[in-house]
Order: sequence, then C-alpha cells, then structure tokens
Amino acid sequence: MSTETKCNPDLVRERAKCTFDVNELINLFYGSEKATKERRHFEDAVLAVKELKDAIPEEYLSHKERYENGVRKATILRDVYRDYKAKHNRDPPPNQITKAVIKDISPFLLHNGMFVPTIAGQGTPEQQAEWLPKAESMQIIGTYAQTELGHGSFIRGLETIATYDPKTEEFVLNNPTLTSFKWWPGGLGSTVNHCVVVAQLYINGKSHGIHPFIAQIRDLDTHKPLPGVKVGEIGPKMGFQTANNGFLGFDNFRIPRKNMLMKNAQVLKDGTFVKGINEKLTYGTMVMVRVGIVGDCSFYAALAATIAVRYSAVRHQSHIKASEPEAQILDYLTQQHKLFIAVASSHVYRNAYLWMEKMYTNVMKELSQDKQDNLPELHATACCLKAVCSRDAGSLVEECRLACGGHGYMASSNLPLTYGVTIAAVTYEGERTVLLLQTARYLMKAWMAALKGKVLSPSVSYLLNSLKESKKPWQNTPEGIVKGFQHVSFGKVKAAYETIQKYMKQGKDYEDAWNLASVQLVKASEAHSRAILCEVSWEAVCSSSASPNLSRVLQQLAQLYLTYWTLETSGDLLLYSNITKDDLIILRDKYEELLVAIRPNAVGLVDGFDLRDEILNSTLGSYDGRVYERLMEEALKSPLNQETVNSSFHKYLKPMMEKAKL
Ligand SMILES: CCCCC/C=C\C/C=C\C/C=C\C/C=C\C/C=C/C(=O)SCCNC(=O)CCNC(=O)[C@H](O)C(C)(C)COP(=O)(O)OP(=O)(O)OC[C@H]1O[C@@H](n2cnc3c(N)ncnc32)[C@H](O)[C@@H]1OP(=O)(O)O
Ligand SMILES: Cc1cc2nc3c(=O)[nH]c(=O)nc-3n(C[C@H](O)[C@H](O)[C@H](O)COP(=O)(O)OP(=O)(O)OC[C@H]3O[C@@H](n4cnc5c(N)ncnc54)[C@H](O)[C@@H]3O)c2cc1C
Repeated sequence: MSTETKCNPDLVRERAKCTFDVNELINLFYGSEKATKERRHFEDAVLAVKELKDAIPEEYLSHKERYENGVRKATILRDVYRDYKAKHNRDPPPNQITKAVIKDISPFLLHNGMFVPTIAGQGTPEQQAEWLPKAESMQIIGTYAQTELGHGSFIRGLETIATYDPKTEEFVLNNPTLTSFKWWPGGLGSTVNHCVVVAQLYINGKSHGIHPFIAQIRDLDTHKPLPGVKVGEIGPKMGFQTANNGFLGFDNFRIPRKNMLMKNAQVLKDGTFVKGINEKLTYGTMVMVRVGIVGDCSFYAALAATIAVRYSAVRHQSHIKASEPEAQILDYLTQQHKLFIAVASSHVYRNAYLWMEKMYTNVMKELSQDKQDNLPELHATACCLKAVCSRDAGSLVEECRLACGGHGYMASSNLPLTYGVTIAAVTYEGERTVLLLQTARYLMKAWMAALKGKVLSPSVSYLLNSLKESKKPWQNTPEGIVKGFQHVSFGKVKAAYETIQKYMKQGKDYEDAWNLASVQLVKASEAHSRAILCEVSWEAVCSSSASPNLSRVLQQLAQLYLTYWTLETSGDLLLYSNITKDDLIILRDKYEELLVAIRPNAVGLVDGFDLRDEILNSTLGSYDGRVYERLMEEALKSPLNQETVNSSFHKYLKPMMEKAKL
C-alpha cells in the first residue's frame, strides 16, 4: 500500500479516526495473519512482472486486441502460478490478483474454473490420470461447453447428440440444428483446444439423458479446428469481453469411448449403459461453481464499496450547514445509506460462502462414501444463495457507481465494468428465477415433511420451529430479527403451498398449479435465502475471535444488514411476523443510528478488504485518494488527446462549417 504521507488529507483524517485495528480486520477477513502475508507475497510477485502492466487502458483497444492482450497476460500469469508452486510446493493462496492483470475476465477462467474441476469431479481415476496432468500443466486448454443457442436453463433439453458406435467403440458427436450449437462457453472462441461437451447420449436409438464428454476440437500444433468441428467467437457483450465466449457445432465428429466422463454413468464396450447412483451428480461442477459465486459476490461488493467509500471521503459537495465548508459527501446520511450496506453485504456473503463451502466439502465427503442424503439440501441452498447474492451484489455495485455521481460513469472508475461482470452472475451458472424455483421444489417438500411432523434438514428446520412459535411476540434484537425473517419464509412457503393446493382443488394438475403459484414460490425462496444469510452472518459475527474493538464494529455491520433488510421488507414482516408499526419505527431509528456509528470507521472498514490499487484499477478508489489527478492523468491517455487536431476536423467538420456559410 502507498504511504500515508502522499495521501489526500481527508483520507489521512479518516484513517486516524478508525476505532479498530485494520490489520486485525484484514487477517480475520482472509483467515489469518499467515494467509494475509502469503497472499500479499504472491500479489507482489505478480505485480513485479513488468510485462503484465498495460501501456494504455484496455478500453482503447479493439475487441481483437483486447482478447490478444488478455491471452498474453493470462499465459504470463500462469507462469507465475507455476513458479510459485514449484518453489513452495503448493498452490498460491486464494487471491484476486487476476483482476489487477486481466481487469475483465481471463480467457482461462473456464479452463481453471470448470474444465479441470469437471475432469476431477466426473472422471474415473483412469480418466483423471490421463487428462488432469495435461490440463493442470496447460498442455491442453479446455472449457465447459453445455449451453446451446436454444437451451441454457433446461439442460435435459440440450440437442447436441453423442451416438455410441459399438463397432468402432466411439461416440459420434453431432449438432443437427442451429439451436443445438453450443453458445457461450468461455475460452471456446479462439483459446481452447479441448472441451467438456454436455450431450444427449444415444445407444441403439435409445436416449440415456445428458452426459459429459471430452472432445479435442483444435489441432494442438496449428490450433486449426479439427475436421467436423465448427467453432468461433460470439462477439461483444456487456462485460466478459476477454472471456472469449464461443460457439461450437459438430458434424459426425468421432471421439473414443473412453472420452465419456464415467465416474457416474458408464457405457461399456458393447454399448451396455450402466446408470450412475444418481443422475444429478452429472450436474456436480455447477453446484461447486454456484458456491464459489457467493464468494465472488463478496469480492465484487468489497471492490465497489472500497472505490465509492474512499471517493466519498475525498469528494466535497454542497453544505450541510451554510456556515461550514463544503461537506465530504460521505457525511450525508443518504450517501451512508447507499454505501454501508455494500460494506456490510460483502461480510455477509463472505460468511455465507465459508458456511456453504463447509456444507459442500461435507457432502462431497459423504458422496465419496455413496451417501447422498444431504445432496438435495446442498443443491437447494447453493441455488438460492447464488441467485440472491448475485442479484443483490449487482444492485450494490450499481448503487456504488451511482453514488459516485458523474465520475462513476467513467470507465476509469472501474465501476461500469465491475457492474457488467457482477451482474453476469445472475444469469450464468443457472438463471436466477430458474434456480430459485429449484430451491422452491425443496422447500415444498420440506413443508410437506414438516406437516407430517418429520425431522427436517438443518437449513430448513426453522420451518418446524416457526410452526410452533408463530404466537410469540416480536423481539427487536438481532436474534429476534433473524427469527422474524424465518417467520416470513415460513409464511411464504406455507402460502405458496396453499396456493398450489387451491389450484389443484380447482382441478388443475400439479404442474399448472405450480406455474400459477410460481411468483409466490420464487418469493418464498428469496425469503428463505434472506433468513439463511441473516442467521449465518449473525452467528459468524457472534462467534468470531475478534478483539472487542473490532467485534463492536463487525456487530454494527451485521446489525446494519439485518435492519436494512427489515426495513426493505417491512410489508412482508407485517404480514408474516408479529412485528408492529412501533417496532418498525424503533428499527428505522436504530438503522439511522447505525449509519452514524459506522461513519467514522467507513474508510477503515474498506481498507480492511485489503484490495490493492492495482486490483481496484480505479481513478476514484485508490488508497491515496488522488482522485482528480488520476481522472486527468487517465483522460490524457485517450488517443484523441495524442494529437492537437483530429483528422475528422478537416474531413467533416470544416466542410460542414464551410457549407453552412453558403
Ligand atoms: C467449494 C469450493 C468452491 C470453489 C469455487 C471455484 C470456482 C468458482 C468461481 C468462479 C467460477 C468459474 C466460472 C464462472 C464464470 C462463468 C462461467 C459460466 C458457466 C456456465 O454458465 S455453465 C452452464 C450453467 N448452466 C446451468 O446452470 C443450467 C441451469 N439448469 C440446471 O441446472 C438444470 O436444468 C435444472 C434447472 C437444475 C433442472 O434440471 P432437471 O434435470 O430438469 O431437473 P428437475 O426435473 O427440475 O429436477 C429433478 C431433481 O433433480 C434435482 N437436482 C437438479 N439439479 C441438481 C443438482 N445439481 N444436484 C442435485 N440435485 C439436483 C432437483 O432438485 C430435483 O429433485 P427432486 O427431488 O425435487 O425431484
Ligand atoms: C457471461 C456468461 C458466461 C457464460 N459462460 C458459460 C459457459 O462457460 N459455459 C456454458 O455452458 N454456458 C455459459 N453461459 C450460459 C449460461 O449458463 C446460461 O445463459 C444460463 O444458464 C441461462 O440460460 P438461458 O440463457 O437459456 O436463459 P433462459 O432459460 O432462456 O432464460 C430466459 C428467461 O426465461 C425464464 N425461464 C426459463 N426457464 C424457466 C422456467 N422453468 N421457469 C420459469 N422461468 C423460466 C428465465 O427466468 C429468464 O427470465 C454463460 C452465460 C453468460 C451470460
């Protein structure tokens, strides 16, 4: 980090006000002092590589140049990772330094994030032994090719076909229609030479559902598409410009039998199909990534909050009191209302991610012992938390951008790109509504079990408690608010269930009744997620090992989250809990008190995310607060400022002006 001496004086004053030890917060957030040291050490190693620095901002490059620069940097970054591993005999610590290097999304994201994990998770030991060493060492580069032009959400409807030919012991891959073309996979456009292709398996004319296959699609020497492969890039998007998303179609393209990932289902040499213990295990990589996305949401909320809070401490505009100098915009309560929820939410998502990661690890361990009982709970929880955290994080990033006024609209603030990247997570890895409806299926089953007095899984056991406690008075405490959200979820789950029953009594079948109740079902899932986020984050704060000074501030943040959402969803609480109008007035006042209490620590709290200037990549958010200098320095990098008079003056403007004189 930069030294205090060069800092903007407002930021120096803000840091002096902080009531807790920022380093303690950093170490707590990232796990330990050792983890912080190792992460910083690795980040230093990456940033020391001169070739990773960009000569001009990416926005001035063409689509093609941006991609090529992305690949160039991704390969150098990969070397740094490899060298670290060779030297330390372990992977680099979790870090976000790719953001400092690639800025947008790495063309290798899908290789590391889904191709390698799918081989590891869906391959037999022999298949892992064949492909993992090559993939991990980047001798081959791959992606996860599932979505098609015609189908993304409903994956049982995928149209790519893998027909088994027992004579040659091969699968024949085909994309018979335009809508069957793979569309979206990251890196597919021009980067990868392999992919996991999810396709409908046919044996002797019989369909056996969708399965993952490994296909080499480009020649390893020439990188040309192999015969029978049509592949390309899908073009510019809202963000993800360097992710190199692509399309792919096969025409009678043959792959050996051993290329079907067979940890779950298998196809024997003679074409016998052997079912796996649970066909949904084929969807395993998606579950893992959904858990990871909750962690990503914490990062994006932290990044946007750091930029906007620091900028708001530096920016002065208007007066609170006419007799006083222009106020820091951070002193306006409305600004605190916009920003502090992003700071608080980043902590909430982080705790939810750590909680989900534990659940994921436990279930994976159980699955390795053929125990599947907790898989439905993992799937349902990962679906709804991914859906709710990504949508909320997108909104928070946008709110932070808007809170920076005009300068937030500048690409150099890094808030527009951050919004484009964050909001993509609402769609990828399962569209929000679709995932919330998956959770709703689980909630309906849980509700039916609750009605029968059965024991419920931990994440939904509150449904039983709420059933018993519905008469208890509201309590204006964090624990009381957590219970309140559980009552809302309980009420919405019950209402959605009863709506389905109502339609069925009117003669509708279950599917139609489900569709007619689906707005309620989605809202029940959202309420369930909010109840989990509130409970998990409050428990994490209460059981944390933080010092009293830090603990006080973390509790304030967690309470801010609880109170913010109480006020945002007061209608639901009035409908489904015993909260009163007077309680809401008390909580409104409490919320405003919390904003005021957090205000002196705002800069310390975002410093506690420990995001380097290179990761923030923002004129508005850097540690030293040289906002105006940086805005001007970046503007001067515009190619239009490299010449005094642009040729368009002579070509178009001057002739127009002359014509106008006639
Ligand atoms: C813990 C460590 C974390 C480390 C993290 C590391 C990395 C992550 C970080 C960064 C990420 C890297 C990359 C991300 C960036 C961009 C890449 C984007 C990639 C993609 O988008 S890939 C494509 C993703 N596509 C989807 O998500 C499709 C969504 N659709 C579906 O998943 C399914 O179609 C569906 C909606 C679930 C429905 O499936 P279907 O077969 O029709 O089932 P149903 O009939 O509706 O239900 C049947 C039954 O099955 C249960 N079920 C469904 N899915 C699962 C599952 N995954 N696991 C377990 N059970 C499942 C369902 O609940 C039903 O059960 P019932 O008992 O009710 O019958
Ligand atoms: C940036 C980005 C990167 C991606 N990367 C990859 C990748 O690497 N590999 C890959 O395979 N895919 C990738 N995808 C594709 C992504 O997984 C899909 O776009 C996503 O799963 C949503 O599917 P869809 O596009 O078919 O949306 P649709 O399902 O067509 O959604 C459109 C609308 O229909 C609604 N809808 C659909 N089904 C239902 C239902 N059953 N009930 C109620 N409403 C419904 C949705 O709620 C939504 O409002 C990526 C997408 C993006 C945006």
